[in-house]
Amino acid sequence: MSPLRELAHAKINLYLHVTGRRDDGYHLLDSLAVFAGAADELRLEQGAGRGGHVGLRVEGTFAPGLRDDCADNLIVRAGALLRAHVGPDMAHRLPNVDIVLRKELPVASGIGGGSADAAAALRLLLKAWGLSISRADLMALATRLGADVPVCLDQMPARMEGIGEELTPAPVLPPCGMMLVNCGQSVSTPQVFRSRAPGFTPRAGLPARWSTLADMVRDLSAQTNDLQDAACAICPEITTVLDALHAAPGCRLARMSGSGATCFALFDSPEAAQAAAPAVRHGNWWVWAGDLCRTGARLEPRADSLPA
Ligand SMILES: C[C@](O)(CO)[C@H](O)COP(=O)(O)OP(=O)(O)OC[C@H]1O[C@@H](n2ccc(N)nc2=O)[C@H](O)[C@@H]1O
Ligand SMILES: Nc1ncnc2c1ncn2[C@@H]1O[C@H](COP(=O)(O)OP(=O)(O)OP(=O)(O)O)[C@@H](O)[C@H]1O
Repeated sequence: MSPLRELAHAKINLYLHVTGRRDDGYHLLDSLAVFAGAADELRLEQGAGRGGHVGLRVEGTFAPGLRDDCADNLIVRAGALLRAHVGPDMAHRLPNVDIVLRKELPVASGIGGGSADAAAALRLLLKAWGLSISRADLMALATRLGADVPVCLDQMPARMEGIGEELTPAPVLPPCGMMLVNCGQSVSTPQVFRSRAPGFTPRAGLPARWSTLADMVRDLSAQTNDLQDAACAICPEITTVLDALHAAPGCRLARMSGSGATCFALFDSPEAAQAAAPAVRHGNWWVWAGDLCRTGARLEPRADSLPA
């Protein structure tokens, strides 16, 4: 990727156990997050003047779900948080920038598109502004933007615990393919957490590596997405999507990601997933098939300096 572009890959929760609840209402999770090849793209353009302000223009398939220059957009919020972090003296020297978001991931759909965009904006702005901040500060900024943002910084497979911000490496994954299907209905994350059945699921036992997809599917089949039943009750079409994925030729496992409504299925290879996609396409469903994202990398603070 050029320094002025970042891909924001879809985050998929291969399983999601709700293990507890904090006093502030946030839920404690144990989840295995991986990233799919499907992605939004952020492109940075030079704005006019200084002050570290971030403008936003949205284009792409799902642009109609979002507004330009919206203060609530997680990209604009990421810029404001970074500006506040460096303080007013530094901020007034930072060039203003415009970010063009090509929105190709469905909005509010359980694959963390907004979170991935926020993390990509942080990566892009750190580069564009030549800023160096510690890994701990970066993680803290990311967590303030959302529970899913820390894992999206590196876009590497990771086990998420705490409310999502405690990250440890995932088991080594086998080759496989993935299909993603979204029925076109947004599902509210807080509503799904609120309406899930009471009770908690223990932390999963995971190996250090899965050599084959069959091994991974065997273990994942013993795990659950504890938000799936609640999301299906809110949006019954999720059940139809899951039925279609289970019936797809070559599907090894199908499950909902995050708080829904997007569901994923695992296949032997990206080609097998792509070959099965026509059998699943239906009406206005969004269907994506391909490989996992295998280009994520740990984001380390830069040693160099601040802009002149
Ligand atoms: C469901 C997941 O996608 C799994 O990866 C995430 O836990 C959700 O991450 P997110 O969308 O970044 O979540 P946030 O924007 O931080 O929180 C949205 C809302 O979801 C609920 N929430 C979120 C994360 C969490 N661990 N417990 C919660 O109860 C809270 O009601 C919160 O107000
Ligand atoms: N850049 C963005 N892209 C998508 N949604 C955004 C963005 N900025 C703010 N939002 C808002 O964030 C909310 C969640 O969007 P997102 O697409 O991240 O949901 P999600 O896929 O369900 O996330 P998660 O899997 O983390 O629960 C939406 O209500 C949306 O309006």
